[in-house]
Amino acid sequence: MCHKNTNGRFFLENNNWLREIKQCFDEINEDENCRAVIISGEGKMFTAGIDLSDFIVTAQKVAEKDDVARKAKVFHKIIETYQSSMTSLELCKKPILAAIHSACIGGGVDLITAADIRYCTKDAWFQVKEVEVGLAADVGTLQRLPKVIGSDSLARELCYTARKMNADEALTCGLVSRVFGSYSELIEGALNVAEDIAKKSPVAVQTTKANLIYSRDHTVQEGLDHIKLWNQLNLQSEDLTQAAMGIMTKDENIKFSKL
Ligand SMILES: CCC/C=C/C=C/C(=O)SCCNC(=O)CCNC(=O)[C@H](O)C(C)(C)COP(=O)(O)OP(=O)(O)OC[C@H]1O[C@@H](n2cnc3c(N)ncnc32)[C@H](O)[C@@H]1OP(=O)(O)O
Repeated sequence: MCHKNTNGRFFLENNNWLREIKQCFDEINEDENCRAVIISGEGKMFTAGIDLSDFIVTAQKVAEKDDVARKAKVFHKIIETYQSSMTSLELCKKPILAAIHSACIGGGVDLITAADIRYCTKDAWFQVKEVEVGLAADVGTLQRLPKVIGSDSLARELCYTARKMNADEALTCGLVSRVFGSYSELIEGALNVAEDIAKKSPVAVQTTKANLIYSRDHTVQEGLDHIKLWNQLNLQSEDLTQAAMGIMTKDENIKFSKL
C-alpha cells in the first residue's frame, strides 16, 4: 500500500509499487504545501525493478484464459496502468528529484527517466535489464532514456545488451547530474536542492517544468508559442512583482504564496 507518514513521506513497500506510484504523485500534485519531491530507496538498493515472482503469477493467470484477445486485454490494462504510473511523474507539477543508491534496475530506470533531476551515490549502478528478462521495456525507458542522455547510440547499446552502467558513466553521459560519496550525502544534497527550489516562486517553477516537458516533445516554434500562452497569464501574477522587488531590494527571504 502507498501510505504517508507524519513527515509527509510516502512509502511504497510491496510489489504493487508500479501501480501505487501514480496514487502518490496524483496526491502530491494536489498538495499545495509541496513544492518539490525527492524519490529515494530505503535499504540495500534503490530498486530491483519489477517483482519477478509477482509477474510470473500474473502471466500464469493470463495463460489460463483460452483466447488470445482476452489474454491481450489483460496485459493491455497492466501495461497501461504501469505506463500511467511512470507518466504521473511528468504530469506532477512539482519538480521531482530521484536520489539513487546502489542498484537501479529495469522498472527503476523507467521511473527515474521520468523524474526531473537525477543524483546518485558513487556505488550506484543502472541496468535496463528487460531484454535479459525476455521483455522489451514498455513503460518509458525506450521513449525517455535516449532524450535524457542525448545519445541514441548509447541508449540502444544499454537497452540491447542490458549491461550495467556505473555512476561515473551515468554522470558522463548525463543520466545523473551529480554523484555523492554516500547515501547520507546524497539525501542531504537532494534536500538542499529541493529546499532551494521550494524557495522560488511556485508559479515560475511549475510553469518551467510544464514547458520543459512540452518543449522536449515539440518543435522550437511550438514550444515558444506554448510558453507565450502560459506567460500571458503568469506575467500578471503577484509572484513576478514580489520576486523583482526582492532582487531590487536585495531581500533574499521573499515568501511566495502556496499554489
Ligand atoms: C508490464 C511490465 C512493466 C514493467 C517492467 C519492468 C521490468 C523490470 O523491472 S526487468 C528487471 C527485473 N529485475 C531483475 O531482473 C533483478 C533481478 N535481481 C538481481 O539482479 C539481483 O537479485 C539484485 C542485483 C537485485 C540483488 O542481488 P544480490 O546478490 O544482492 O541479492 P540476491 O541474492 O540476488 O537477491 C536477494 C533475494 O531477492 C530476490 N530478488 C531479487 N530481485 C528480484 C526481483 N526483481 N523480483 C523478485 N525477487 C527478486 C532474489 O531472488 C533473492 O531471493 P531469495 O533467493 O529468496 O533470497
